[in-house]
Amino acid sequence: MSSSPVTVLPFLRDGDGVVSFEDCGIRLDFGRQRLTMSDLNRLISFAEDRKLMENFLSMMNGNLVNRTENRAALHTALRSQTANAPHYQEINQAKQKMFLFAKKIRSGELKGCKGDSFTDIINIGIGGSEVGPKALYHAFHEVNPKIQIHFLSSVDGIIFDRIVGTVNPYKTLIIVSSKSFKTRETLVNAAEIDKWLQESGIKGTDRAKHIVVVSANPKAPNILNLPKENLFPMWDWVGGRFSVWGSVGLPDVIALGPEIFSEFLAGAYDMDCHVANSPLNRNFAALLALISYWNATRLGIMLQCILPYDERLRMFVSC
Ligand SMILES: O=P(O)(O)OC[C@H]1O[C@](O)(CO)[C@@H](O)[C@@H]1O
Repeated sequence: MSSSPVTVLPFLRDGDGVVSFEDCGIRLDFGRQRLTMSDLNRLISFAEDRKLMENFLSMMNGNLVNRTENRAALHTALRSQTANAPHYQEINQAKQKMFLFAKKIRSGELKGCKGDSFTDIINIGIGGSEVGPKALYHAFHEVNPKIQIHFLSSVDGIIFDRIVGTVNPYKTLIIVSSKSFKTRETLVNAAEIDKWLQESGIKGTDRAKHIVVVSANPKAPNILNLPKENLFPMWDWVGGRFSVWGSVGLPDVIALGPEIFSEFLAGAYDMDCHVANSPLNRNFAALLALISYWNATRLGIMLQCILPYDERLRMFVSC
């Protein structure tokens, strides 16, 4: 099929058939896409031939779908609400540890080394170890949050100066988040922040009250000279960009509270169930993926514009 100028193609809604539907409290309207119902049906047959749903379910079951790294891609297990999900026990254990820690910080039971309650968190991390928790915080934080999160990823020193210039080290918790614990920017920033803490008098065992690590690397606490209890685990079977659903979400669990984080997980689980159980012609993820494929390969439209309708979703586009 040759590509035609976009303006002469019909809208899907100009023909017969369903072009919008609702599920999970969301309405998808794809009627303004430039294709016909018979094009859409051919796309759906194409997806069936390629076993799209079988492959999606295989991913959810923990099979090795990331062939380049020979790994599973199990972010769906992090938000699953059933005990049948792969790795349920270790995921649940990590979540309980995170929730308990957050509750103790929020209630003031866990304090800094001089007896202060925590008012600030500095999240040190980059890429997937920053973008998810930042988007979530931006979407949900109150006008005057009791605990504020500051995100430190770049190493040019400007953001570092701005953050440490406004927080009190005795009331600040540092979360160093890195799946590999080998990322240069993160390790440089962690060393600089540690220096700042030590210059403020937070030394020796007091450091362990102010720094925790999130990592898939079991050596992470040791690398920063912290006790192993200060590690919140993640796993190599979750991609960095999707790690906010697990321990990378720790700053949000503390600042927003476990209840909001639990709702965030439950909402994602609802959507996972929708995608796993809906036929392709009523399936949000499959339809959006197929239409995007059509636009790129048949219409030559290589760009996709995502316009969040609410300022709180602004960061969603960077995820
Ligand atoms: O969490 P890490 O291992 O520090 O990696 C940070 C980011 O760097 C990358 O490896 C490359 O940008 C991302 O995949 C990842 O999210």
